[in-house]
Amino acid sequence: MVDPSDPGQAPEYGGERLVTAGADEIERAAEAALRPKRLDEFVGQQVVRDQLSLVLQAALARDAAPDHVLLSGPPGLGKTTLAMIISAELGTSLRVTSGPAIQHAGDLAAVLSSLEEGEVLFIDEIHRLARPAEELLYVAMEDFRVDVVVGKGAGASAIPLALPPFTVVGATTRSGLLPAPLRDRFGFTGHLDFYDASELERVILRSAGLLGVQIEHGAAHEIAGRSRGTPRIANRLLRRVRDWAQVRGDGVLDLRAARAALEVYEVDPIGLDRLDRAVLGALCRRFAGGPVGLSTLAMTVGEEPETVETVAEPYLVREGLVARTPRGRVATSAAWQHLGIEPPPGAWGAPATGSLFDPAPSAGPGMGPSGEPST
Ligand SMILES: Nc1ncnc2c1ncn2[C@@H]1O[C@H](COP(=O)(O)OP(=O)(O)OP(=O)(O)O)[C@@H](O)[C@H]1O
Repeated sequence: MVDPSDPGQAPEYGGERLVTAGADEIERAAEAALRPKRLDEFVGQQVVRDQLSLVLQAALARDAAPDHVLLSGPPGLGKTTLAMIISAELGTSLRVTSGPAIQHAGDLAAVLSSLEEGEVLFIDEIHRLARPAEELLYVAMEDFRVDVVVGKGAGASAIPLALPPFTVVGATTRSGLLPAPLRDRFGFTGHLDFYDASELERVILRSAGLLGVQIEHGAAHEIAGRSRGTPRIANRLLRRVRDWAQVRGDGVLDLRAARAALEVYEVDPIGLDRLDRAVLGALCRRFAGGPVGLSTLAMTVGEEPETVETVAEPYLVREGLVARTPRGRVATSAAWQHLGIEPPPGAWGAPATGSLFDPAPSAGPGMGPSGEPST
């Protein structure tokens, strides 16, 4: 099954997509300059930050490697950044690898056996490790040992190789896919959540400072509102607004520049892009709010069903604009409101009586508390 939150598995949509939470190598290079280097520069995620700070301070006080750390959460929220911060706070170096990069257990054995005392080994997308590598990792994490297999077949034997103490920091967008024995070997698990608008504003103001651009609060607020709760997207939109201000404005990032730039890049006030709006528009205008099947919807917008399902739908559902029902996709009242269209009577998101745009609607927006139609 394709994982919608996993950029490694999501299909490409039209090359670069400004509001995707994933990042390619070029993007990651641009991001490097904006990464917070220490825990106190890391914006938001107060709970994880506090807990992690305790883990690290205690380890430093004991002069020992801290427990292994698992960081979970959607792409672009700061897992890699935190791994780098952990090694910086511990004053050790960081070794980086990822689940997909380790094809064989031997690849992992080579990495593990070259670790120095106290080093941090960051394994991105740890849920994508091959099973034999995973099993090797259990032993290494628990007993600081790798069993190096020598020979083949019946004559093969395992020679245990002791490893110096080290800390694994695993990152995953899908902690549910991690086998329990692996999950249990992490002494600390931190789950990163989407950021609220004020946290994203702080991320944007901080990044603008690092980029050396002048930004007004109104612009930071506007960019934050369109960033889908994700610092990576916030930084990316900031860079596009900076371009606009440089080329078409006076270099200052004000509200006018932010709005004009994001209009050029077709990112609307709640962070929807062209594909999101095409899907929402088709659902409301062509299918009267649904229910409509995924393939029909995808065909209408000229995309593969997989692209609609993995690229557009997760955010539309998260924002409560689209709901998935057993009979197909439906537009909620929030979708009609966002598009500024009055739903036809009887449509899924239509109010039981009156208009969706009444200043003081007599009844609710036509949905019960569970999100089901109230009629
Ligand atoms: N809390 C934060 N404060 C400031 N900037 C942040 C924060 N979290 C993330 N960022 C910025 O967002 C960018 C993306 O973060 P990062 O690469 O750590 O995300 P990730 O969760 O590892 O993503 P992926 O799952 O795709 O690897 C970084 O360049 C960093 O500058």
